[in-house]
Amino acid sequence: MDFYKETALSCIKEVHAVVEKVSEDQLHYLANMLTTAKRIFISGEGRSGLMGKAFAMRLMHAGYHVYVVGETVTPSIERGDLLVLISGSGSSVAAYDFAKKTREKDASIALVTTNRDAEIGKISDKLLVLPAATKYRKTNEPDTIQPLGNQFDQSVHILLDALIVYLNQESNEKMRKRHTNME
Ligand SMILES: O=C([C@H](O)CO)[C@H](O)[C@H](O)COP(=O)(O)O
Repeated sequence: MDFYKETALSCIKEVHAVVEKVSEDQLHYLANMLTTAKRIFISGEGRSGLMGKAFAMRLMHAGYHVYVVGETVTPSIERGDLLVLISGSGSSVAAYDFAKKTREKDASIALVTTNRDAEIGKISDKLLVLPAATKYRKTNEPDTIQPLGNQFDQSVHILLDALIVYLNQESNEKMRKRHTNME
């Protein structure tokens, strides 16, 4: 088989290994938080943020009231809202600050991370823990052929897409109509 295809299939196997180990209870809990939140705020730095934006877009298509933290049109977070923080390491400084602010405002926090001992986790309502490699290559992280946090990013993307399949009640047509008509 070609080298590139072989490599892609190895990446898929790496994601499979992570997804297999994720707690179904944690996924259910996060799904419940998403459906009961007044509004959903999504945040993450770098590639974690890109995975978050992809998730936010599908939530919007599915009819959820969702914002991406840091966008100019994103309002202040309030009681009843949910902040979904995506951080592979669980140690991004901005993520901690956003979590603290969210706590002060009495809104809920769900942290998606590899690090169950993260400081942010201690002030979060719920964690979704993915046993994936991050850019830090900690001793408890799995081996990966990929650079930095790719394995985490890809696993987050697939798991959040799977949540959309579960949470979405809309037809493809209705979702497509919500999709931007300015492209
Ligand atoms: O962009 C990223 C980097 O390329 C590692 O894959 C990370 O997503 C970014 O550095 C944020 O880190 P985490 O908060 O640990 O996800």
